[in-house]
Amino acid sequence: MTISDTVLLDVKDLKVHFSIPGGGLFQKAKLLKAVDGVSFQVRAGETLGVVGESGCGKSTLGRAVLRLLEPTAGQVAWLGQDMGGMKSETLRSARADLQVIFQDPLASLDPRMTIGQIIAEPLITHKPHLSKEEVKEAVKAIMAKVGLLPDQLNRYPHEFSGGQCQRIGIARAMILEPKLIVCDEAVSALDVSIQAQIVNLLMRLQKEFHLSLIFISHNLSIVRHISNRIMVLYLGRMMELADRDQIYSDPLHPYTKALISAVPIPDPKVERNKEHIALKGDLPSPLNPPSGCVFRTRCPFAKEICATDVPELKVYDGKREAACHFVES
Ligand SMILES: Nc1ncnc2c1ncn2[C@@H]1O[C@H](COP(=O)(O)OP(=O)(O)OP(=O)(O)O)[C@@H](O)[C@H]1O
Repeated sequence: MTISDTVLLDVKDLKVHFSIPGGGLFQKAKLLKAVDGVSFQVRAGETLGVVGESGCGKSTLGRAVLRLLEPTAGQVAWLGQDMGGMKSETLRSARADLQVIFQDPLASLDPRMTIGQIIAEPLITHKPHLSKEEVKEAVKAIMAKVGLLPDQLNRYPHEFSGGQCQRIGIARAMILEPKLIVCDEAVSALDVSIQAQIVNLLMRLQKEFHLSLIFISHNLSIVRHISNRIMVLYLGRMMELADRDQIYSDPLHPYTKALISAVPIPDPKVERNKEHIALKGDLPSPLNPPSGCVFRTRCPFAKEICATDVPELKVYDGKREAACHFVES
């Protein structure tokens, strides 16, 4: 898959903070920093994997990029234009180019609509001038592309298996021929054998349509298979961002090292000899994150400075980034 130099998405210092009401009558509301100063770019044709434990802000990041959520601060630029300042017509066209696939395929499809209606909906909204016949032809064409039988378009979602429902979700996301799809745990709810089929389908569509993907997942094996670059999040902060192979063979950040060392390697000899880094303790509450480096309470290498100074995100080898006081340059 060729990745072009065109930057589709340029995210700068993105913050999404939620105000959580205090428990008692006199308790002040607390701020939950779900995403706290994250910057990255996505180029045309590339897949950016986003990993991290549950609650680290992966979905919130995806929703803010899609503008399903208003960011608290920072900028999301689409093809060089700040989406926050876009006029409604430009925003509409950017929205058509930016689609999403959710985790639970059946729950994300309206049970009262036929799959033909579900897939056609974005097309009818964005291209109201199309005739009924043109819409039907487009629906049938995309159904065939995602491995569904076009003559099943009058059936309802409950008549399909989980994997097929995810194909319906992909057809709906693809019907406008978008430039970028946010896949939010898109295969996590499926059986392992079906997961591989859906990932292969996404990779095939990516090649054919020169698509970009933001692939959010807690499954590091799948992320490894599909991604070009990988971002590692922890408590709303970016710990590391690097090419896929660097992340897996030579991670810089202790958190990335711990995540990678937890992924089993099929070869027992390699598995026995590899470095295992155990994470200490539990994930801290996002309402009360540790001072300094948010990862320090679980980091086997933490020193005094980690409690007082927030590590800056630094660039290494000209292109990979990590936020740790003790990465050697
Ligand atoms: N609407 C909201 N209001 C308040 N807090 C929220 C809201 N949405 C998310 N959060 C909190 O923000 C943090 C990040 O959540 P998010 O769902 O983005 O994480 P995640 O990495 O996608 O986790 P998971 O894999 O479990 O979905 C969590 O602590 C979550 O409880």
